Amino acid sequence: MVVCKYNPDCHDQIWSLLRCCSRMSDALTRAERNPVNGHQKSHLNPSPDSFSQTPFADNCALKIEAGSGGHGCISFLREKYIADGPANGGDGGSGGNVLIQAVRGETSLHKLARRGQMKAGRGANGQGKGKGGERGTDILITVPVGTVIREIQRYDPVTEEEQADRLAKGMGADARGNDGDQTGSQQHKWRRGKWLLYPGALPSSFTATAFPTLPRPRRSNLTMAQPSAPIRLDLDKPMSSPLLLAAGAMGGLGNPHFVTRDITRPKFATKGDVGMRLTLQLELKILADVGLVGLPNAGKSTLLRSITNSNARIGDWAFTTLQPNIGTVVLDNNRGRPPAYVETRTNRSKFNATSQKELRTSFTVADIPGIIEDAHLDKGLGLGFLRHIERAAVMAFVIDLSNDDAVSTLKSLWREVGEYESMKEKQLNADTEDRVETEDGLVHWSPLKRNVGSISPMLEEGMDSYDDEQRVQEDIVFSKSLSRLLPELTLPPISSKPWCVVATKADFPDTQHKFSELRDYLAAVTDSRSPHPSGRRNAWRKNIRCIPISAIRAEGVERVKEHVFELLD
Ligand SMILES: Nc1nc2c(ncn2[C@@H]2O[C@H](COP(=O)(O)OP(=O)(O)OP(=O)(O)O)[C@@H](O)[C@H]2O)c(=O)[nH]1
Ligand SMILES: [Mg+2]
Repeated sequence: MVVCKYNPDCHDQIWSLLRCCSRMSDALTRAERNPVNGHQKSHLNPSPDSFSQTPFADNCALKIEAGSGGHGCISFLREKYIADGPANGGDGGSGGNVLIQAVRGETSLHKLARRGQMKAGRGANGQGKGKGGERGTDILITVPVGTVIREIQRYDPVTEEEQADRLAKGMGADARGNDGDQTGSQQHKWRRGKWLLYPGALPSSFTATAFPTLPRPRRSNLTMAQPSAPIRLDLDKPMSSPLLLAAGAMGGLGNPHFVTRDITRPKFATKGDVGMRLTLQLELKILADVGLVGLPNAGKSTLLRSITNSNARIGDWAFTTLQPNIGTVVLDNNRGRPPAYVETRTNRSKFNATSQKELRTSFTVADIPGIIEDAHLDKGLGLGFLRHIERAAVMAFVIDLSNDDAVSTLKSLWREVGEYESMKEKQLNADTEDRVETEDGLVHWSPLKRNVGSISPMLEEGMDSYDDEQRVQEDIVFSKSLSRLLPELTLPPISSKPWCVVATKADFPDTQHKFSELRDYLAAVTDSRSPHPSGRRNAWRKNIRCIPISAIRAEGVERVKEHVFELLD
């Protein structure tokens, strides 16, 4: 006999077990049979399976690899009457670059999360008749606006090689074999990853061939346009042009580069360099104008549906929303509206000054999963989703008036927001300490390590790896202002943002006194008679409004729009 775990009276029948054990199926059945609180099915009171949801990911790790360079070519001119012409092998093409751009159309990182890694094209090998190889294809990573990028790991073969060279020099030798004998006549060893021999070469050629000094590691000039290491980008605006993350590696040198008086017909060329590899952490912080914060089941998604065209899922159980939903409130049928305070001013000059501001035609609202008490201790879905409203200009606390104590609900929500803010501050302090350690203005010298924290390492330390001619060219072409170091975004504390309270489910009986309590409490906070619920000193407390609504009947929601519009200005 099957006995139901949740309902001991429920025996025997398997269908009964299913119905009793699944809270969701219960809610589904209830919603299907009885209209909620007597409300008929509508856009604002849909059945729980009537919603649209797109795949979403707000966090992912991504491995990127710049294209490797093509190999140099070993070739000799051969024409009628010229059987053994001079060397004419072309250089290998450089590898493709990896670029990134924040664009408006993207809303999620799920595609990148699924791919996991992206690799730019390899440069083509050089060819005979002095033909250089084709460049590798670039790849462009498009991310949503609001993506924060942090570097986790970096493998830069050129830097590694330079370090190995320095180490060898420090030990009295040169990894390239240049130990003071500048005649070039000394035989150096074959290096598998570096030298390329003529296709028909016999095994003995590998040991018998006299290789010259290996050319110094080269970097593409484009590396000057890369952000400094370690990468930390905050792409909070749509970008008109892509930003270079990793420049493609240089191609190998063709055999004409190795012609000397002694070696007139070099039967070797160099291989292309291996592309740089980066592991990045991408985090999406949705940039909505207004963030809805509330307990599960408070009616946030219903409110979103009532003021926007969103099709967010609504259900009579906690945690219906498991990922953020964004909706756009269109103002005055897209005609646009001047900032609210313009209308209240009579001063003509001020009116003219402000009316030149762009008209606001819409604003966006973010509905996030519900936050329960002690969410900072990872209860419920935790506090992670608060990052999506961290940058919202206005916060709207959604309080369910059918619940017992509206004031204590508001206080507990603020407590969780405060905990999140403290966590952020601690992280910011730790990050700043890390940065200060590497950027204390002192020159950190190490025989094994280059200073990777500087804006353009090649301009400062690694220049010795360039010959004079290259140095002059780079000084002319690139300046430090071109090294795209994006500033850290400094956010105001969440408690200093304008906020309001939206009291939902006001259509329930006996909610009037709860609303009055809430309104009196907010009046006391505004007048500084009560402490701010966040407990912070400089918190925002200007005319904090509480707006009663019935989202399910779309009553009072216009006032929410109007008030938020005023707060946004
Ligand atoms: N009577 C009434 N019911 C409402 C109102 N707003 C929402 N509801 C109901 O409350 C339940 C929860 O609504 P949701 O919008 O899913 O709540 P939520 O805050 O998004 O919940 P989570 O996504 O779980 O955090 C649904 O059954 C709604 O129909 C309202 O103004 N009046
Ligand atoms: Mg919801």
